[in-house]
Amino acid sequence: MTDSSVHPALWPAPHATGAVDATVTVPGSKSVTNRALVLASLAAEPGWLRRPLRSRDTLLMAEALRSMGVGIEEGVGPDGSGEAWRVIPAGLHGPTTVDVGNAGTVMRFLPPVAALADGPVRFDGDPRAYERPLTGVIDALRVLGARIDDEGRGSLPMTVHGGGALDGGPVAIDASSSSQFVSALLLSAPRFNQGVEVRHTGARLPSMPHIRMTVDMLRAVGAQVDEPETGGEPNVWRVTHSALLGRDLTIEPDLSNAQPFLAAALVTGGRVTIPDWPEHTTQPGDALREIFTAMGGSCELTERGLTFTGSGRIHGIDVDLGEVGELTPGIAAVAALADSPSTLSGVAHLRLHETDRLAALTKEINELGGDVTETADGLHIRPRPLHGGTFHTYDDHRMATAGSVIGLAVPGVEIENVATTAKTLPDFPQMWTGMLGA
Ligand SMILES: O=C(O)C1=C[C@@H](OP(=O)(O)O)[C@@H](O)[C@H](O)C1
Ligand SMILES: C=C(OP(=O)(O)O)C(=O)O
Repeated sequence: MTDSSVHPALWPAPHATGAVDATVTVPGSKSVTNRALVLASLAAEPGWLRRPLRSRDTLLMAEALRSMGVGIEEGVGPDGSGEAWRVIPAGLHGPTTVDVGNAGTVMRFLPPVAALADGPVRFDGDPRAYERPLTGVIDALRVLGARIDDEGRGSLPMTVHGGGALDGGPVAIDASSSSQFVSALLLSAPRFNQGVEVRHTGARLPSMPHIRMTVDMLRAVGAQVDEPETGGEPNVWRVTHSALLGRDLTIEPDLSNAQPFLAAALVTGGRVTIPDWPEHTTQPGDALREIFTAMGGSCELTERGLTFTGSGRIHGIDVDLGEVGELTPGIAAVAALADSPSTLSGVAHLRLHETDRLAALTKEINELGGDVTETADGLHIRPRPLHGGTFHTYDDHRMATAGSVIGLAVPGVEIENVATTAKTLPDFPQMWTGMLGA
């Protein structure tokens, strides 16, 4: 958590005067879009991404790949419908500088790509990006044959001196601070001369659905992957060297960005439908169907999408969020408005996300009159009547949306720097007021 007083802009979070009843179309998934951009850039032929997310994190990814030589063009999909990106792979090269912003996917997924480029690729980003863990990727790439100059920091800024190819092979890493270390190595591995064998050796690995997403998307472009969940050795992933196909992929809506809208149904006792909710998905946001149902709502998945209905009552929950850590801020916001206490666990690694999310949620909810305490690996939340005030966001998109959920139920909440939602959902303020006006 850093001092956020440099962002004076305050957005009065709309207070709901009744039950919401809205259909909200949510833009594409950040995690799917940024994986798809990397895989399409490494493919042996051009491909299409339809309905990609256009937000700070994905535009930074696209710009970085372009600067290494990949063609990413605006266009309509092959069937003439929908907005799309056409990705034309090319020989990757430096010299260039990649701005990672504060995107975990960019700072972790691109160094392995840069190791395959011909020439130096410098990585820089927001001040917070310097504090986020990267050693798992840096140390692993060195073992796999890359030359990286990080001036001994083990973090950004750094330069990957790409040699045009990478040996690859076996490597052991501790990915307990971020699943993105594993995803990063697997995504580029088909292009390593010997593929890769990644062995996770540390404490619990978080965000397993995101690793499943990586494996599924690799397989969908023709890669051969052995992994624990389909009979492989526990904590070991193997990817074989192979060419990748260029595909025509439609990006699913971002289910984690659907969270505040579903929460609005729960908090106001209303109803929200999210069109195009996938029947099967690796996105962690799918867990909201179960979690928010346990907290007092009900949901129905039909051909219209997912309809979530609040009952007018919100219950506390005792839940391990280790698999779905990015849902924590939104769940904490709802829990602060519940009729019983909640314990959220399994998310110690959130201290190294966009901000220290455990400290930030504790401080901001408590400053509105709440009673939240940090535990070793999560939060204990005892609901109390809340009052208005400033909700600081620490350049964290999910803090801004969490504060907005509280604002629905508590008059006078002002969100500092709501524009920080542009990291993954640039239209959030308009979507939010649109939902309430619907
Ligand atoms: O691979 C991904 O797309 C992500 C993995 C998770 O990271 P961590 O495992 O670091 O929590 C998640 O929190 C992040 O929002 C997106
Ligand atoms: C942790 C998150 O992002 P990042 O991809 O930057 O890690 C998030 O979006 O909640």
